[in-house]
Parts: sequence; structure tokens; C-alpha cells
Amino acid sequence: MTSSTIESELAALNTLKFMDAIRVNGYAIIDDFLPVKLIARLLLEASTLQHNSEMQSAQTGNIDTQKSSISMSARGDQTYWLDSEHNNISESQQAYLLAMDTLQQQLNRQLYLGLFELETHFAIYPIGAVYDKHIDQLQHNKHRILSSVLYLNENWQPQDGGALRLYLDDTLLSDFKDISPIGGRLVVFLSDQFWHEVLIAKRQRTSLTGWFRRNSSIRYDA
Ligand SMILES: O=C(O)CCC(=O)C(=O)O
Ligand SMILES: [Fe+2]
Repeated sequence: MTSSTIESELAALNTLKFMDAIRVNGYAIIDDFLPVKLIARLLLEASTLQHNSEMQSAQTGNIDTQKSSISMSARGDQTYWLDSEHNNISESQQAYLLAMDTLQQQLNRQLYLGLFELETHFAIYPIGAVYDKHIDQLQHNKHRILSSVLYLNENWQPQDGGALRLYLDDTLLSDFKDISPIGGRLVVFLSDQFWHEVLIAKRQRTSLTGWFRRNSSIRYDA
């Protein structure tokens, strides 16, 4: 997919509504963020990486430092970072990165977030895996500004479970929104504001998770 195709795909989105949602609520959801074929190719690539044992068990960010035990959490996903160390970034992965870069520019232009770069990885949650309630902006790392999750799951049904549970009020556990990990759906939320968790699923659950950062000095800490 060429740069101009991605640009026009994104231009076609109702970006103003999306930006307004972030401005007002601190989070936003876009369905059909990328073409179905591209989502299918990314899903296949994640499965292949898993098959070839190239994914790693995820770790939580602060076990080493013990600085912010409040953020310590259990997670059962496997990850694969898209970065220059893995120099075989596929065409589909490039298309995803380009789309996210375009989104970053729009976010900066319209919300003045000053986002500098995206760190991102594939994540696969095998059946039964969860990610306990946590917050993405760790106390020793304030660089993560906006979290993003692009779901890659084909034909995901509500009864499959695996929702992202976003707590809308950190003092009120009953006030949450459950977001189903439907293929092509992109969720973004302010990294320091929302406690969230990944609920158990009956099917394997695949995504591209990312964090838009303001600074690049510390990387890959989750
Ligand atoms: O996959 C999701 O819905 C959320 C993942 C998440 O919270 C994380 O990786 O920090
Ligand atoms: Fe998270």
C-alpha cells in the first residue's frame, strides 16, 4: 500500500469526531481503521511469528526497579516489537507504521500533544490469558502519552470475551467501558489517565499495541 493510499484512507475517517472524543473523554475508538486485507495480513504475520517461536513472553515494566509497585501487574500475552533490531519489517507492518505516523501528525496538529514517536509490538493473548488492571504510564517513565491498540481478530463475537475494560473513573470500579477486540478497531487513550485490563477470552486474541511517546530516551519498558 502506498503512502498516498494510506493518507486518503485516513483522510476519509471522521478525524474531527475522533479528535473531539480524545479532547473531551480522553479516549476514542475508530472502527475499520485500516483495510480488511491489511488487517488479515498483519494477523497472519503475527501467527507466523508465534509459530516460529519469535514472540516473547511479555514482562511488566517495573519489576526490576520496584519503584511503582502500584503498576505491577500480571500479563499473559506474547509480544514482538516492531523496531530496527528486527530489520525485516514487512510491507504490511510498514503500512501500519505509516498510518500511525499520519495519525500522530494529526494528533499533534489538532491536539498539540507533542508526540514524537511510536513504540509498538504485536501482542498475542493465548486462550485464557489476561492482563490485570494496570496503568500504562509507569512512575519511572512519563514518556508514554497516548496508548493505542489495533485489533486484528477476524469475526470476533461478544461471547468470545477478551474485552479491553477501560475504567472511566479510577475511584469507581463500577464505571467502566468494555471494548470488544474486533478486527480493524483502533482504540486510543491517554496513558496516564485510564486504568484498564484485558479480560479472559475463549479464542486467541491478537493486536498491535503501541504508545505514542514524547521522548525517545528510554525504550521498550513493558
Ligand atoms: O490489548 C488490549 O486491549 C490492551 C493491552 C494493554 O493494556 C497493554 O499492552 O498495556
Ligand atoms: Fe495497558
